Amino acid sequence: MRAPISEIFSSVQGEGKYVGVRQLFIRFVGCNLNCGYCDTEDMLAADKCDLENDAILTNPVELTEILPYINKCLQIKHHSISLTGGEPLLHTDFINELAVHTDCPLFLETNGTLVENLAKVIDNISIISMDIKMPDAIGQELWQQHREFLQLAKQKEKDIYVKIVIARETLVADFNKALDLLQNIDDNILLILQPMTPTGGYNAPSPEQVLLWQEKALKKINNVRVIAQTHRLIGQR
Ligand SMILES: C[S@@+](CC[C@H](N)C(=O)[O-])C[C@H]1O[C@@H](n2cnc3c(N)ncnc32)[C@H](O)[C@@H]1O
Ligand SMILES: Nc1nc2[nH]cc(C(=O)O)c2c(=O)[nH]1
Ligand code: SF4
Ligand SMILES: [Mg+2]
Repeated sequence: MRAPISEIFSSVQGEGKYVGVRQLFIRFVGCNLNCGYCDTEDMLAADKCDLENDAILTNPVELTEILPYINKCLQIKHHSISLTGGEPLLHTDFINELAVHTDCPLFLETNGTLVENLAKVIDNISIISMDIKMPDAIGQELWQQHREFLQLAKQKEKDIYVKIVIARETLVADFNKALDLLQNIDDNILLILQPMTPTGGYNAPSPEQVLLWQEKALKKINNVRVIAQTHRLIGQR
């Protein structure tokens, strides 16, 4: 079973509900979206897989090539394996095969758009971190895909939380649409407001915007936290 992977590394989860836990990150190559602010856009087409100090493999890598490295890393107690990218749900067969070869819980970091692919792997996924994408950052509206994605995760009673990356440029009308979407699904879902790390012409939200938008969100969603990308602050990948 093969898949294109740009890097595998052990680090501290820097975002969202599980910030601070130790995770083994598997970053898949390729994405079905093109977020203007993507901080991994340089790895979306990587032809090599970086196993930190152990090896540089050529993509697509065979699962059996990387299992020894994964198992070596997991000799240190890890909370979970973070499947990220790129968009990990483009590689469902590989994810299901990986699940056969590890007892470590699988954590899905996803753009929340590929609901048919989620259905193929969801029984092997323990935790879902799902982005709701703001249309100005991706040039399209994905509300229906996000709605179906959330509905499937709720139906399967998965541990799921939602992240919205907010920039100075994010439109309040889009933010309100995201809040309405979430409120109609579950007003108790955990919503993370993730301030944009400036890149690609996008700016961090102003301090006032962060507080005002959290207050706005708290009028519709009961659990709203503001958490920046903390791994950058501690020099972690
Ligand atoms: C690189 S993406 C990969 C997983 C999946 N494709 C997604 O977008 O959720 C992982 C997380 O990083 C966030 N992210 C990417 N670039 C960012 C930036 N410049 N500032 C803040 N968060 C960013 C995404 O919004 C997403 O929550
Ligand atoms: N430390 C660390 N935490 C993360 N949380 C989500 C990440 C991602 O790129 O998916 C990420 C990442 O790239 N590094
Ligand atoms: S969906 Fe995720 S990986 Fe794809 S472009 Fe957006 S932030 Fe980057
Ligand atoms: Mg990252």
